[in-house]
Amino acid sequence: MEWSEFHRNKWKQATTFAWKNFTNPLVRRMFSFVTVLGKAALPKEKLQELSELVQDMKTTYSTAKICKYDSTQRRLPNGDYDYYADFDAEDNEIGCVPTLSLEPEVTQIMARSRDPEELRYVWRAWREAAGKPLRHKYIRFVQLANEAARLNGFEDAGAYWRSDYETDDLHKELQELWDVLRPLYEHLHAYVRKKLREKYGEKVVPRSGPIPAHLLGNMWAQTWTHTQDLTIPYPGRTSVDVTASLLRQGYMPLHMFRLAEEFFTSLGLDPMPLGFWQKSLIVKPTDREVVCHASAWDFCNGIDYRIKQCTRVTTEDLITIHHEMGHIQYDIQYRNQPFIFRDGANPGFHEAVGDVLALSASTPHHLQSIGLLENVDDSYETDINFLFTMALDKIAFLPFGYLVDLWRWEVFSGKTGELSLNRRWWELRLSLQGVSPPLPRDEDDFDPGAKFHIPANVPYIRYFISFIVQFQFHAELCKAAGHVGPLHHCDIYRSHKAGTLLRNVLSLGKSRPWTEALLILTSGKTSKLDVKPILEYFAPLIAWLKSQNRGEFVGWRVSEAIVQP
Ligand SMILES: C[C@H](NC(=O)O)C(=O)O
Ligand SMILES: [Zn+2]
Repeated sequence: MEWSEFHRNKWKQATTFAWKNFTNPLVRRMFSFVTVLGKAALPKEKLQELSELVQDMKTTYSTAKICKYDSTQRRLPNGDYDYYADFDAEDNEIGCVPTLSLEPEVTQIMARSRDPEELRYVWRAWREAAGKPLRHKYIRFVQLANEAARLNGFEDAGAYWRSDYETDDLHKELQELWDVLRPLYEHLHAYVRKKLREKYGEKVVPRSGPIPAHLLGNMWAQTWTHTQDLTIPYPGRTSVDVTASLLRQGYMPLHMFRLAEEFFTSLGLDPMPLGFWQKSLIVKPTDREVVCHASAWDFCNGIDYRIKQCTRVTTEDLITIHHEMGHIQYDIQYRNQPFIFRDGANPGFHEAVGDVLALSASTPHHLQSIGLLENVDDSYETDINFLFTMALDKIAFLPFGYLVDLWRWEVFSGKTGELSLNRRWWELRLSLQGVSPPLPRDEDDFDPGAKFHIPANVPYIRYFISFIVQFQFHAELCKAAGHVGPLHHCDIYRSHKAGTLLRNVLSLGKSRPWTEALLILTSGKTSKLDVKPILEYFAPLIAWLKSQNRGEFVGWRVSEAIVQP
């Protein structure tokens, strides 16, 4: 019998019980999950079509390639690069052979190039190859995803996804959190814009307008860590970019994985099982195409867990390894729960675990203690440099982490129709993130499709929630570890007290609402998402940015965008 048939029969049995009147809260909770069938509620041929659509979109995305930038290519009379001349009527690049994949080649160009023309070419070519071809498939996908959601009693796929958070108005709660965090983001944005303007000039980077998205070191402008050579507050002082050290010391991906594992076991948490080391894929294979976006896999038998990552020897990938290993640790901690409860308390918790440990592992003193950083001084400048680097990741990300599913929820609800998919994407990117496209966009484009989670149909609000809740975890684990002093100096390494508290939360899986898990984490203090810990962590940087931004326009005028989308 096919899995969906088996699933459907179990579901039918479960729905025959008046489970909502059950007195046992755990059994009632189990039934509330088992009676949601998900996409298997679709008729067989539609389920088949939906699965094939997602597979096709993932394949297009993960095999997309672009051509090398060639500055001698066609130029307009004014000398500007004529990037329209390079694509034929079907928007395929002409006169070249696409050979560059997103990982590692294109990602590296976006991180390292300081040529706005090359960055603009690569930014566009990636969207021609990976986003645009998905537009019509995505429209059909939305119809089927909504049909499946309605068969499960939800008004649309967005409502189905939000139900994971077991709260009446998730959107409203998140908007309130963003309203408090937005000023911090605007100050970071203003400072980074000033430094980029000093580098590229006012013709390229506007004084009080949005930042052109191709200059921020990342294909989606979602993390700005690769601008730090241009933006670091005190150049020459300690910086936590340890890529050079990793390479100099001969680190290979396996050593980086062992380093991350050792942090988990130092807390008294579990090592990776033997099979993990035998079956994980940690470097990009040369004999076949794989989906290189890093991922963690639980094979639901209590022993088989794997990570798939096209690992490079960089600081960024060392952090990603901690992130992915956090998923595996969570999987291991709840493996004794009934099957239906083997999941994160909410998806944001699952994304937070690894990042919480990375908050300790990234501190200058921790990096020094494992020999990746030398002569760390305790100066104010080093402190600000460290906090700034962390903000380029954690604060820069917030509006992007919020807007991806704001866009998707509106598409699922029909508030954004088929004819305004790209326009609405750029409205959100401009209003929330303060970034603008490096060239005009229209409804032939499908820029959301150029971000993995859209073709792969992976919800994204979980990362916005993770970037808030991980600081709540960090604050409580630091307290358990007996840390005194500023929160951003805390390193829980080797604290079994912190490890035990973390285990107590993770081992619950989804057996209790995440609000109850938060009460356990905070020893009864709060059951809600709380931005106080992230604001406490970055407090010294906030003060510094405000002083640096005196005289600077904080925020952005959309009308001043160099290119109106
Ligand atoms: C933040 C998110 N992380 C992940 O997918 O693991 C991303 O990469 O866009
Ligand atoms: Zn993740």
